[in-house]
Amino acid sequence: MIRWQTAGESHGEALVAMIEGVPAGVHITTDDIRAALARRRLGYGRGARMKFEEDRVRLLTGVRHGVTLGSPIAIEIANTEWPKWTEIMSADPLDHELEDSGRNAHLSRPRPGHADLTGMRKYGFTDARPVLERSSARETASRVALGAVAAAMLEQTLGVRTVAHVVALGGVHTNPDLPLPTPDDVPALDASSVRTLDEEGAKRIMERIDEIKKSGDTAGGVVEVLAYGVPAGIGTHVEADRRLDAALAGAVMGIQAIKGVEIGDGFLEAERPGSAAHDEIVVGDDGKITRLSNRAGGIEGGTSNGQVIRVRAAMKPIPSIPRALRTVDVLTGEAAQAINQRSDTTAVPAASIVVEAMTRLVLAQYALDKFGGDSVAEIQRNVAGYLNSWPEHMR
Ligand SMILES: Cc1cc2nc3c(=O)[nH]c(=O)nc-3n(C[C@H](O)[C@H](O)[C@H](O)COP(=O)(O)O)c2cc1C
Ligand SMILES: C=C(O[C@@H]1CC(C(=O)O)=C[C@@H](OP(=O)(O)O)[C@H]1O)C(=O)O
Repeated sequence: MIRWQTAGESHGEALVAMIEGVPAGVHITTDDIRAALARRRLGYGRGARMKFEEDRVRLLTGVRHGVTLGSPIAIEIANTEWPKWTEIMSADPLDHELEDSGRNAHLSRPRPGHADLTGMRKYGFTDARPVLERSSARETASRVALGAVAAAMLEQTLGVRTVAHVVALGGVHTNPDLPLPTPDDVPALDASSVRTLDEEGAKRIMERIDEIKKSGDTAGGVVEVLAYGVPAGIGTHVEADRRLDAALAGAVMGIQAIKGVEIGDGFLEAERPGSAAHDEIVVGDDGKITRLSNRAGGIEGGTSNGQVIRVRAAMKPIPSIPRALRTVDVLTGEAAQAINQRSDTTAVPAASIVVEAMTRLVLAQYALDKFGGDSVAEIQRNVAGYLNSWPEHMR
């Protein structure tokens, strides 16, 4: 059973991530994790913070000479901006008399759409600082670090590889008729791209981001993650909380600002007649079972069916909006404008990397549940034994 947990504040000294249950023998280095983190920081439309802040990674436990030991893995992601934040972060969060000026300003004007007001009410603060420090998507760096470990395990045990891409941003869609991207052909995410195979679509999206930024606004969008090489049989129909689709949806919905998750054609399926909604089972040229389509996104009955797994997620627009929305100052009870500080115009490309990380983690967790094993070699034997147990035409 693989479990994970993260800790840390957005402007704190460091984020900490732990993962337990990863088998022995997985090759993973600090550089692999660093590369995954670098991808998450990028994408057209990200804000100023991404330019000057650095993620300093340390693999603290569970790995020796670049190979996992089977013991818990702890990762530290230190924040290079910490020295600038020590003063603010040392302020007493329950001190309601905090000076409403300078760098210790009381953040009492909650942003609609962020966790500010719900968190202030729930935890008894009149300052949004102690809430936003943890609700901030800075935390997703921890999950991407853990996702890099899961990716290494998936590739080295099962040959599973994933890819994430942007399919819509700010209401502009990429061309749906293009073939699905594979892990080898999607361009790397950099600061001047949105990560899609559709060059024309990417251009239109970037123009849209410029427009939105110029008008002091922010944007959401839709991302998709594809997992290749997942064998049939991961997850199960027998109990709701062991369904692979339910686990993926829960993990992806748990990402900051994600408001919808689809598996395969998702909501589109609801509009189709049954005869055009499912993936017919036929005998292929090689005499083996195959499908004529993949509308189900690789999961039927809560279980992987051997096709490419497709997970889509809708991200709402960033709630820190330069053209600030109306709110109420919780110190005075009077109408006000929401906290308006620097922010991303959009973080949809970055979110695709986070959705990919969560997909990797869930797939690793459920694959281990299916195949068992404490080492890479043992899992490989178990996988081979399972696949070879099927009649030839079902493989
Ligand atoms: C990668 C990423 C970057 C984000 N950047 C910002 C940002 O710069 N400013 C902001 O207000 N929200 C940002 N968000 C969104 C907030 O974290 C999110 O809206 C907030 O946590 C509330 O979302 P919830 O209602 O889903 O909990 C970002 C989200 C992600 C996934
Ligand atoms: C730091 C990251 O994202 C942050 C997520 C975030 C939010 O409210 O979610 C708000 C912004 O931080 P700040 O308010 O300090 O400018 C983003 O930069 C990151 O992704 O590493």
